[in-house]
Amino acid sequence: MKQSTKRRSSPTTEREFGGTLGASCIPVLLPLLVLFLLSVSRSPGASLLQWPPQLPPTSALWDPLAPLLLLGWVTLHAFLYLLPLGKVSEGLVLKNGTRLQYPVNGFHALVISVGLLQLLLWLGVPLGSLFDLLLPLAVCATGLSFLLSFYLYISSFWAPPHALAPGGNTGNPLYDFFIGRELNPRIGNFDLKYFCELRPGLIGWVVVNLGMLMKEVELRDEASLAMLLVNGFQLLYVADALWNEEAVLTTMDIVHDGFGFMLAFGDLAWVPFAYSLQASFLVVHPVELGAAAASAIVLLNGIGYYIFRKSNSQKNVFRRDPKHPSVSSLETIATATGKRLLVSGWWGLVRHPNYLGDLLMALAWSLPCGFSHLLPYFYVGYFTVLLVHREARDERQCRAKYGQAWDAYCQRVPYRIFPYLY
Ligand SMILES: NC(=O)C1=CN([C@@H]2O[C@H](COP(=O)(O)OP(=O)(O)OC[C@H]3O[C@@H](n4cnc5c(N)ncnc54)[C@H](OP(=O)(O)O)[C@@H]3O)[C@@H](O)[C@H]2O)C=CC1
Ligand SMILES: CC(C)=CCC[C@@H](C)[C@H]1CC=C2C3=C(CC[C@@]21C)[C@@]1(C)CC[C@H](O)C(C)(C)[C@@H]1CC3
Repeated sequence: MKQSTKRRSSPTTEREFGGTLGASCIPVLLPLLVLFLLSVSRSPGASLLQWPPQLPPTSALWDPLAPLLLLGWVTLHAFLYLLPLGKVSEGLVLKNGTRLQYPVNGFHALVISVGLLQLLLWLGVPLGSLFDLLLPLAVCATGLSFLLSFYLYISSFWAPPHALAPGGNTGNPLYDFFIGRELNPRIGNFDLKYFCELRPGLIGWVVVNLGMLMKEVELRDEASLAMLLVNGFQLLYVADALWNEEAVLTTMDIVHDGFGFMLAFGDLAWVPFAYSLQASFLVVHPVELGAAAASAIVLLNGIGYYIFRKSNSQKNVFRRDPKHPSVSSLETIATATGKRLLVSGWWGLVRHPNYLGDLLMALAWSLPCGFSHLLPYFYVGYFTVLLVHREARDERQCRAKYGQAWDAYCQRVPYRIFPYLY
């Protein structure tokens, strides 16, 4: 935040994600990792540790149907985004004192998408074929992320200085391309970052999962309990995100981060194809789940979801209206900015109770796949690294914003994510 007034005249020097080296390697390595994980998930051994690694033949990477499906899907969601459904909400105040407006109709888009999928199933469209198209679709989604990121990088040079992101303007083209120069790039009123964060990729993840479930039905005549649990848990997570769509307007990604390759690839390729690994694993590696194990997993997901939702909602309500009856009795500490920090309730348990809930859910999504392979636990490992890193970034930003008040909060609530552990 400190650098925000110096944007173009004096480039920032603070670099994240391994600086220029990270920004040069990650755009090559992450797409390869997605292809690697997808092909391991469908190989009989499903071994992450096999050497040499399991790589897909190039013929498996392309299908002319894939770009058509992908473009059709993104166009459908752009159309749904523009429909005058739901309310319009304002984002936080920008550097120039204005607020942007955002359509809050993501849940409508999910419901319409689910309706369309039901129609396709009723028409006899073999949704299970998505299993065979996963690699070509992931390749096309990666291509689309690169195209979008080039557009974002070039168009950002026409953006006014106040529209640039704090961290993505170092003057180093590789790094800025990766992190993203512009904060809220738009074409007219169409907000590209907000659209990509919640629509084609997130809802696409649900569609990929459903495709895996249908493939399982094709192969074994019925969906397994493990597959139903993975589909149900992840559908709940996506539906929750879209039901609470407005809350995304106050997240780090929308408020602080630029829109560059990292988020574009994360939203369009990483989420739908890496987050659906458990479902694609189960197609080839069926797991028999007993009622007791299934109940314990449902309970774990329920506890994780409860902590995730309650803590996120508590903070959102508090930030929007500190006098709201559900939060007005909570203990807080004042900061020099005029904003207060919660020190009781969920935010008095650990400094990121919402991450704790999210991680418990992540574990519940992997457990239905059993303990025979590491691959279904990839998401838990990746997500722990992502959230620990995110927590550290947020901590830096909060310390810069709130100074001593933040230190007092840290003394009062010493654990970051896991009570008594971390
Ligand atoms: N599935 C996925 O891949 C991912 C999921 N997520 C999830 O997204 C959700 C949002 O996470 P994220 O955007 O990282 O950050 P948070 O929702 O945790 O927001 C952090 C901000 O909350 C405010 N805050 C921190 N402590 C307090 C307090 N004690 N009292 C009041 N306000 C406080 C600060 O902002 P300020 O004071 O300025 O309001 C801080 O910058 C989480 O549930 C996370 O798990 C995140 C990343 C990836
Ligand atoms: C490895 C790589 C390319 C990382 C990029 C990170 C992105 C995948 C994530 C950054 C923040 C995200 C959020 C969600 C999805 C993953 C990304 C884009 C989110 C939309 C998931 C649903 C949640 O309820 C959420 C809305 C809080 C969340 C917001 C952040």
